[in-house]
Amino acid sequence: MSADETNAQSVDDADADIDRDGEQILSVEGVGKRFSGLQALDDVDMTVNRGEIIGLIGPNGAGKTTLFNCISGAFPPTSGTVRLDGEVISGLPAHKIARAGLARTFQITRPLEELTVVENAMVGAHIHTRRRGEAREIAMETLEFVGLADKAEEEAGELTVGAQKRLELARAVSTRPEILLLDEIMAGLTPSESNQMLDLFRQLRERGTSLLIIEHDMKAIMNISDYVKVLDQGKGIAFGAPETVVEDDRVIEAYIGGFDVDA
Ligand SMILES: Nc1ncnc2c1ncn2[C@@H]1O[C@H](COP(=O)(O)OP(=O)(O)OP(=O)(O)O)[C@@H](O)[C@H]1O
Repeated sequence: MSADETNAQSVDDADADIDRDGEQILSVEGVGKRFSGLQALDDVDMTVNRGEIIGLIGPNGAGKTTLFNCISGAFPPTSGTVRLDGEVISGLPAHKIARAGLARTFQITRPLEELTVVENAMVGAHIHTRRRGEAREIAMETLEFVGLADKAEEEAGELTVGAQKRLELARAVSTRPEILLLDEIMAGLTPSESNQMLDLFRQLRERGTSLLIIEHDMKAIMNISDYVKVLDQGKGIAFGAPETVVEDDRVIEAYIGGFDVDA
């Protein structure tokens, strides 16, 4: 067996010698995505178990957001399968995947600026109910949770960056997901806002929600994640506990110079 084959096996989560708790909620099996000439994802495997917080990291252009897009139904993978709670979801439209229990946030927050904060959160809640009163109730609960209840009637476009990020989280949480995919939701936050966000992640996990998090803030991701999956140039190159992954030669090489988790 070549060194490459050995590495490929060691990064497959299913083969990784790790005793993980909980049943599988999300499974990504051999997922590939091709954009005309570019293989953005190549045979990626990964799993998330119920109640886990998994960090998804990798250098710029590694394919992290593309993987989120394939999982959440923004577009279908070119190859491979994604399962949610055992059911195949790859190829389904985004709204069906959301209704099945998977929510995501976007790297660039996009609140409906002309709507109020609570109306934005209601967009998420409407996935389960057509009744305005019920949707409003779910939305208000979520705004309480993220600390935006006092801004419920303000226009979403007037919020600070930190508050917009919390509204983005609230919109996703209002769908009452089993698993939540967070795409750089901490970018642009102050250190104290980041800590508040990490606290919300922990509370979500306590409620039983699983989290898959893309984040460039290494200190935060290493602090919050049970396990970390590393992508580089569209391929999975490592999976393991944060302290193991930061010492993995292939990961250090991908990041050239390694991590600054103390920054
Ligand atoms: N819709 C698209 N059409 C064509 N190419 C795309 C598309 N989306 C992503 N790509 C390309 O796929 C590759 C992976 O991009 P992706 O955004 O998934 O990386 P990333 O790991 O999320 O990067 P970053 O950390 O910079 O956000 C890049 O080369 C990107 O240019």
